[in-house]
Amino acid sequence: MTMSFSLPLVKMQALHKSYGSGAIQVLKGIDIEMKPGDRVVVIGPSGGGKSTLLRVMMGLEQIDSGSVSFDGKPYISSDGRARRTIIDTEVRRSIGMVFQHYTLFPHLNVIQNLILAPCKVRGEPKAKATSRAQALLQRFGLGAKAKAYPAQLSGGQKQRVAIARALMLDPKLMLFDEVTSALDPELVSEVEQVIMQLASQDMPMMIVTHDMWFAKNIASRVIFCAGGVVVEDGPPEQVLGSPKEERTKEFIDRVFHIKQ
Ligand SMILES: Nc1ncnc2c1ncn2[C@@H]1O[C@H](COP(=O)(O)OP(=O)(O)OP(=O)(O)O)[C@@H](O)[C@H]1O
Repeated sequence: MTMSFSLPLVKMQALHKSYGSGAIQVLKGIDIEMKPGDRVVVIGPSGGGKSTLLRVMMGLEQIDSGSVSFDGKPYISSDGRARRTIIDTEVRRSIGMVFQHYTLFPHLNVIQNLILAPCKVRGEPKAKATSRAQALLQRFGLGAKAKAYPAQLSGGQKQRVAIARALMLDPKLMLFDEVTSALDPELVSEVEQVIMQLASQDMPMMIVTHDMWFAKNIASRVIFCAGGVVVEDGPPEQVLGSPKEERTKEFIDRVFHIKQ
C-alpha cells in the first residue's frame, strides 16, 4: 500500500479571538489544517465566527492566542502578554481575499483598480501590470470593461473585478467571504463560475458561503463552525448530507439548529 503525505499549506493552531477586550469570545480554539490542493468551504450559523476566521488569516484582526502558519512558516501569532498580534506581512501578501461588499476604489477605473497594488507594492512597471490586467479581464469575460468605473458595473461584474484584482498579486491561497451574498440571484452564478475556474486550475481556497449548492460543488472539504469551534470537518457529502437535501433552507436550518 502506498501512502502520500503532503505538508499543510495552512495550519491554524488553538486560535482564540475575542472582541471587546475579551467580552465576546468568537474563536474558542480553532485547529484547522489545509493541504495544498484543498478547497475548503466553511459553513455554520450566523455569528459563528466564519468571517472573523478569514479576517484573522488575512491579518485584519488581532488574536488573543494561537497561531496561523503558511507553508510551514508561522505568520500570525500572539505575543501572549499584551494581546498583540505579530504578523509577517511578507507571508501575508501571498494570500488574497475577496469580501462580501465590493471593495473597489470608486474613483479608479477597472484597469487602475487592478494595477494599483502591483505597481505600488511590488514596483511592477505600469505597462507590464496593465497587460497582465487585460489578460485577466479577458479571461473573466470583462475585456470590454477595462475603462469602466465601479459605479458603471453590475454587482456580479464588480465581484469578478475584485477577484481579478486579488489575483494580480499572484496569491498562493484565496479567501472568499460570502462573495455572492449581496448579489441579485441572477448574478450569483457568473461569480461562482469564476471561482470554479480558479478551482479547476488548482488554486487553494477557503470559502465562506451560505450557498449549499455551491459548497457541494466546489468543496474538497467542508468545515462546520459553530460556537467558535470546529464541529465537523470532512468531505462535502459527509458534512452536507445527501444530495436530495442539499441547498434547502429547511436542511440548513435543521443542521444548524441541531449542531448549535
Ligand atoms: N468588530 C467587531 N466588534 C465586536 N463584535 C464583532 C465584531 N465583528 C464581529 N463581531 C461579533 O463576532 C461574532 C462573529 O461574527 P462573524 O462575522 O465572524 O460571524 P459569521 O459566522 O461570519 O456570521 P455571518 O454568517 O452572519 O456572516 C458575532 O457575534 C459578531 O457580532
